[in-house]
Amino acid sequence: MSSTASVPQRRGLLLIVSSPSGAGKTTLTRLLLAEDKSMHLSISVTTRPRRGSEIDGVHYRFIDAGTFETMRERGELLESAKVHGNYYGTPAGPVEEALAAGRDVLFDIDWQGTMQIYNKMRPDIVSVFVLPPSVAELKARLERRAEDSAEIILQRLQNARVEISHWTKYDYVLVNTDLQTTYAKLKEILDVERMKRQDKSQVGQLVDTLKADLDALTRGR
Ligand SMILES: Nc1nc2c(ncn2[C@@H]2O[C@H](COP(=O)(O)OP(=O)(O)O)[C@@H](O)[C@H]2O)c(=O)[nH]1
Ligand SMILES: Nc1ncnc2c1ncn2[C@@H]1O[C@H](COP(=O)(O)OP(=O)(O)O)[C@@H](O)[C@H]1O
Repeated sequence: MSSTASVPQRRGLLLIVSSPSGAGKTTLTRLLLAEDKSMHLSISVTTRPRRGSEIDGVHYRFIDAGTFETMRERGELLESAKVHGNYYGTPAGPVEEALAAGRDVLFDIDWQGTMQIYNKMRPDIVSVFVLPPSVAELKARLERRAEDSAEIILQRLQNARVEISHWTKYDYVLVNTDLQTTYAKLKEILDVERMKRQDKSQVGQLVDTLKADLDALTRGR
């Protein structure tokens, strides 16, 4: 008599994608979200002014500095940091709810925020750092995106020097030359890391059943 086991379950993971401004992390994470409906995006709060193409509550929750400070003081932020002169933070509530519901959560945050979340939930984190293929391409992407002034672009390029030095803290590094190739690699990382976290308790039961069936099949032969 043969037996089968149901598909093993696993606990939710936190996928963090970081990069210097313009390397492509937003494009990559949006592709992933469009394809993988089970993934929950952590929507950050920020004091940065909204860009023309951004929607409040979809890309960020745009708040003033006072509201940000109140949220931080009340412990409502899982992590927070000052980046390019503005404050950014991850509201803790939605992340906790999504993880409790067994969903994976995607974060587009910088290295400072990544370090803070590492301290709290390292085993559940998968971190990916995205690098541009060259400085010329990074600058061209920031200019092509056409969302920021020349001054803001220069500031982001100046900050990129420090940001890229933190690549060593990440589990994976992707050089985003061709978008589709990089996206395919990001999905592979997610697949493997999901597999690693599968609940193995049912595997033990399946192996016991297989052993018993093998004994029965081969007994006396
Ligand atoms: N620590 C932290 N960083 C964030 C958060 N949200 C966004 N960031 C980072 O802030 C930086 C600036 O983001 P943004 O203003 O959207 O500019 P972009 O990187 O040019 O698209 C990026 O490195 C983001 O990953 C957050 O909640 N916490
Ligand atoms: N591999 C790529 N090749 C060419 N352009 C890209 C690539 N990845 C992203 N882009 C473009 O570069 C610009 C910056 O990408 P974005 O995702 O906004 O970067 P980030 O979120 O890291 O600041 C966007 O206009 C995007 O369409």
